[in-house]
Amino acid sequence: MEVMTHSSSFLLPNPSADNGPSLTYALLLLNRRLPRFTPLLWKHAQLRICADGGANRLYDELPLFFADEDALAVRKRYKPDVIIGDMDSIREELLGFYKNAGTKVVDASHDQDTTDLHKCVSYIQDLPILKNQNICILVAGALGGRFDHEIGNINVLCRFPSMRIILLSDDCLIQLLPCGHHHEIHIQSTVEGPHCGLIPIGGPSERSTTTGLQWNLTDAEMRFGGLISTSNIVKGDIVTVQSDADLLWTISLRKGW
Ligand SMILES: Nc1ncnc2c1ncn2[C@@H]1O[C@H](COP(=O)(O)OP(=O)(O)OP(=O)(O)O)[C@@H](O)[C@H]1O
Ligand SMILES: Cc1ncc(C[n+]2csc(CCO)c2C)c(N)n1
Repeated sequence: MEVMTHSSSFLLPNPSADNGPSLTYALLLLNRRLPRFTPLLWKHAQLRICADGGANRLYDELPLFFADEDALAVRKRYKPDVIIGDMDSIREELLGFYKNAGTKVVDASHDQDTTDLHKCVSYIQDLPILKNQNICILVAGALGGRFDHEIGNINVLCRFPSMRIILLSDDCLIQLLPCGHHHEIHIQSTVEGPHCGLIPIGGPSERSTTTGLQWNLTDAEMRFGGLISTSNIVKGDIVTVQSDADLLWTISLRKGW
């Protein structure tokens, strides 16, 4: 079975120093408080997109990371490549501000059946320039607040199982481990852990096997309404996961780095 490796090296000052897969990062900003490491993710990303009201967050909150700088200068430096959504949350004047700064705006207000995050991921998936790149989408501000939004964001992981998408908040990250691979997760212990979980989100798993955890699974059955792994603890530098079903992997992010 093919090995798929994962690493949160995008949370390090120099992700390429890690021996993980060579990835091109896209950063998506949602309409939630920006995580404290947003400027770092911005630096690592080749493509930066705001999902609708995510542009309000960028405009209002990014200057707060650079308190001793002029807010307008910061806003001009941190302009998104694209704003996508149904445009019911972005403030009118910000649409003008970012359009003037050269940001592309994709108004998808005709689609009231998919979320703004879904629209952003579809857009990235269809970009011809990224077709042969190993893309990893970092989604900032994906958790906390409205539960329908949170679960909608997790549902996007399940709707695009072949894409690398990582949901991030200040406290944790969540990604999908698609079945059909042997997963090797390289733990960046300076920034993440030790608490972690494995959740069979789309349907039951008849067999899941892990190494590198305090409570490992050996051909274990997991299902919602039965066993799921929460409050587990990372023990090694590498966690391996094999399962006959898609699983969510979540790990806590450390404070104070
Ligand atoms: N409280 C929240 N928790 C988690 N994610 C959120 C929250 N609020 C917004 N988002 C994310 O940010 C995206 C943009 O949000 P925005 O407020 O601009 O639009 P919305 O009209 O509320 O959402 P949508 O149009 O997607 O239903 C949403 O698609 C969602 O992914
Ligand atoms: C069963 C069902 N429930 C809710 C919505 C509404 N909806 C879903 S995503 C979205 C946001 C568009 O940006 C809206 C309004 C729907 N269409 N179908």
